[in-house]
Amino acid sequence: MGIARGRKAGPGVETRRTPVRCGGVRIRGGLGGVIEFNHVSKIYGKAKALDDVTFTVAAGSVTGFLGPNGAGKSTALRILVGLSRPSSGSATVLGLPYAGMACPGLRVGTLLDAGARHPGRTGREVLTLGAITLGLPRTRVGEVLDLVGLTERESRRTVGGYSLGMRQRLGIAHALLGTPAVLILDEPANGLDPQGIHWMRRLLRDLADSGCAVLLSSHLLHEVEQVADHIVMIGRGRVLAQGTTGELGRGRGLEETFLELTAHADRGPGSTASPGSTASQEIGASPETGTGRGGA
Ligand SMILES: Nc1ncnc2c1ncn2[C@@H]1O[C@H](COP(=O)(O)OP(=O)(O)OP(=O)(O)O)[C@@H](O)[C@H]1O
Repeated sequence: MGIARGRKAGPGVETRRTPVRCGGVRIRGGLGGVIEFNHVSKIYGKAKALDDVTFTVAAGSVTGFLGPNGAGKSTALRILVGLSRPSSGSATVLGLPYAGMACPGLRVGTLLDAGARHPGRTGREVLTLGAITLGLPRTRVGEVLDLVGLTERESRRTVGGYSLGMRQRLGIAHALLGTPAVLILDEPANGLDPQGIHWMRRLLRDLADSGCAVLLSSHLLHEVEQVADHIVMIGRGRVLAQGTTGELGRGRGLEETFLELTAHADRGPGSTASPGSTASQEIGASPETGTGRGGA
């Protein structure tokens, strides 16, 4: 398994493939997932951003995390990587709270905000700093640049001049520096052109096939449908449904299910299947280099 190297990959350019490796996964206790949300709630003032969210992500799978604007996806991912504390419940990665891991960036790759890089640094500098922080050899920088298809010339440009798609590739390169066993990505396909989306899909599939657990938050339902094994849909902070992509698509596509469930959620409790249920119960299954310290 592998992906194209050395330049932007797309259908016509995937000639040279290099193995995509995934870090070894060792899970400590828990519910059996590499990522585990266990009854997580988050309250801001009087508003509940997350309400009793429970789901797991298994090794060797891509899980699509879907929900409309304001559903709570970013809040959940921020809690998962220790940037925010849950009001109740717990979220763990590889059996531990992210903030409690010794060097999380080596085992957990994150991309939460591709625009968050210093605009005055070159892409290569960003990655070199990341590699040094993680205690990795500088040769790793060239390897991840190859993996994401950023050219040598592009890597020497300052990030302020990057397109959104290039920033996404840089963010993914950064996430992959430590050969992680877990990838947590918030809208990684934003700004990618069709070739970029195709490349991203292939990369995530290859990583999952090599054992990585991938949690992918996205609005691009069609793209998620093509790459994800499992889906978790949330609305108004609650899990509306979860199951395999086939179960939730029900032969008509994820979009229909998504629109139906989120419309019900908007109408409030009692108008739909009870939140948090599995697909089989509710919809008739046919089916950044982390340093890991918590915030507010
Ligand atoms: N720091 C904060 N203070 C107060 N409310 C917040 C804060 N962060 C998020 N929220 C609220 O929590 C809810 C969930 O927001 P969140 O950003 O997690 O949603 P999202 O699903 O990621 O949305 P989008 O798809 O638009 O990015 C929203 O109502 C939002 O206004």
